[in-house]
Formats: sequence, C-alpha cells, structure tokens
Amino acid sequence: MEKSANIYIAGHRGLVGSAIKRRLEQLGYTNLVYQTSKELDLRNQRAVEEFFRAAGPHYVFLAAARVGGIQANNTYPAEFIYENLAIQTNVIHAAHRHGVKKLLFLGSSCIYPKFTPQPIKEEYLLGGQLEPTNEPYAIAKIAGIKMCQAYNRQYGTRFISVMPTNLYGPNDNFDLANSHVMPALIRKFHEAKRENRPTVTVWGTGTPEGNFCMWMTWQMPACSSCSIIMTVKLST
Ligand SMILES: NC(=O)C1=CN([C@@H]2O[C@H](COP(=O)(O)OP(=O)(O)OC[C@H]3O[C@@H](n4cnc5c(N)ncnc54)[C@H](OP(=O)(O)O)[C@@H]3O)[C@@H](O)[C@H]2O)C=CC1
Ligand SMILES: C[C@H]1O[C@H](OP(=O)(O)OP(=O)(O)OC[C@H]2O[C@@H](n3cnc4c(=O)[nH]c(N)nc43)[C@H](O)[C@@H]2O)[C@@H](O)[C@@H](O)C1=O
Repeated sequence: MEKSANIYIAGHRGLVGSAIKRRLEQLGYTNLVYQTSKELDLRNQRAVEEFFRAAGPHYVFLAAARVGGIQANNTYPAEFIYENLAIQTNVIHAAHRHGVKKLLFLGSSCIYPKFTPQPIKEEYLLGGQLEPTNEPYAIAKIAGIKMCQAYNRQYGTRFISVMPTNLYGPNDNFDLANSHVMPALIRKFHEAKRENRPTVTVWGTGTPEGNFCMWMTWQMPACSSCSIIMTVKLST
C-alpha cells in the first residue's frame, strides 16, 4: 500500500478498527478516512454507495460490525445476523463497484464447527454444526467470507478475510452484559477487589479453562497482522 493511499477504516473507534488505525498511523499512512456510525450507518445501502462515490477509497479495512459476547449473541440473534449481513454486504458490494484495490474483512473463529478438531484448519469450515449461542453471527460471517471469495472469482477483486479468536485490548467493551469474557472478568475482579468483595461470579461451568487461554489473543499482534496482510500480499 502506498503511504498516500486513500484507506477507509470502517469501525475505527472499535477495538480492532482503532488498533488498525493506530498501526497505520505508526507506519506513516497519511490519508486515512473514517466515519462514526452516526455519520454513516453502514446498514444503509444508499448512504454507503454515496460515501464510496464521494470518498473513493483505494483500500478498505472492514472492522465495523455488531459485536458482543456470548450473552449478547444469545439475546439478540436477529440484530446479530441482520446488522452484520447488511453492513458487510453494503461495504463489500460498494468496494467492488468503486474499484477498491483491496479489502480486508474481519471474520471470526466462531465460523468453525463447535466440535472441530484442534488445531483448526481452514478446510474444516462448513464441516459440522456451529456453536448455537452465536450461530446467527457466525452465519453472517461465513456469508461475508463467501461473498469476498465470490467477488474475487467472478470479478477478480482482491478481498481477503481474517478469522481472529476472542480478542482483548484498548477500546474494548467492558459492559458486563455485552462484553467478551476477558474484559468482563477484568472488570469483575477489579471491582470485587476495590469493593473488598470475597467472591466473583463467573458464568458457565467453570471448566473451559483450556479454551479460555487459547482465546486470549492480544489485540496488537492481531491488528499488526491485519495491516501486514494488506501490505505483504500487495507486494507479491
Ligand atoms: N472483539 C473480538 O473479540 C473479535 C472481533 N471480531 C471481529 O472484528 C471486527 C471488529 O470487532 P471489534 O473491534 O471488537 O468491535 P467493536 O464493537 O469494538 O467496534 C465495532 C465498530 O463497528 C462500528 N459499527 C457498528 N455498527 C455500525 C453501523 N451500523 N454503521 C457503521 N459502523 C458501525 C462501530 O462504530 P461507532 O463506534 O462509530 O458506533 C464500532 O466502532 C468485527 O467484525 C468483529 O466481528 C472477530 C473475532 C473476535
Ligand atoms: C470471538 C467470539 O466471541 C464470542 O464467543 P465466546 O468466546 O463464546 O464469548 P465470550 O467471550 O462472551 O465467552 C467466552 C466464555 O467465557 C465464559 N464466561 C465466563 N464468565 C463470563 C463473563 O463474565 N462474561 C462473558 N462474556 N463470558 C464469560 C462464557 O460462558 C464462555 O464460555 C462470540 O459471541 C463472538 O463474538 C465471537 O466471534
């Protein structure tokens, strides 16, 4: 990516988008474009089309999504499938229509079957039942990946997808009802210690210790990888 390239970061205030923004700024990219969800609601196809026409980005990082932990996914399955399908469909299609050179779509490791062999291989996708608590979100993510692949095959676009595990880092969501496990536990333990409470309530059976550790992927390496994927693949 040229340092002066017009780069659109969708979701620049979120955990992943803000890390990508910081990383690109560190690397000397000077022409970053971003809008809050209030300024540009990516569920609105016409607004997205108009934005791409006016802003003309060369590269797109698609880190805007409806995101949440197990409880949010399980409570709002309709919003999780609708909002994610709408956001990603509008952005990926507009990127194709407006000749975006490369797009990075943020998927999720929850696209793989619940009982998939470990370590997970890419070919295990669609090989079994998904985890029911976040199936609508996972289906939307799978649709996004397949949409990128379909546009690449038919139109020769260069749209790629990454599947991060459960992430934690700056600008994470610490809301106890909606957050992922890491920020939730940090907040719970922090508040319990501050208020001198003897116990902390952790959800579930308390047994998934192994998975816990595996999911504790730190944010900066993940987001460095996102910008490295964009950079490295372009030069090959
Ligand atoms: N966090 C994690 O553990 C993981 C995240 N991912 C994926 O990475 C991506 C980023 O996640 P993360 O950074 O955690 O999410 P956050 O919730 O931290 O940020 C999401 C961003 O999306 C934007 N957004 C949401 N809805 C809309 C909308 N309708 N129009 C425009 N913008 C919108 C928000 O913008 P605004 O702030 O302006 O409202 C926000 O900045 C997502 O695709 C997610 O599925 C994948 C695996 C794990
Ligand atoms: C990356 C992936 O992240 C999400 O999936 P998840 O990993 O299941 O979500 P989670 O982080 O909320 O939970 C991880 C585990 O932790 C346990 N757990 C214990 N105590 C708390 C607790 O206090 N809060 C939360 N949230 N979980 C807790 C919880 O019961 C579960 O077993 C997807 O929805 C989707 O967003 C996605 O893509």
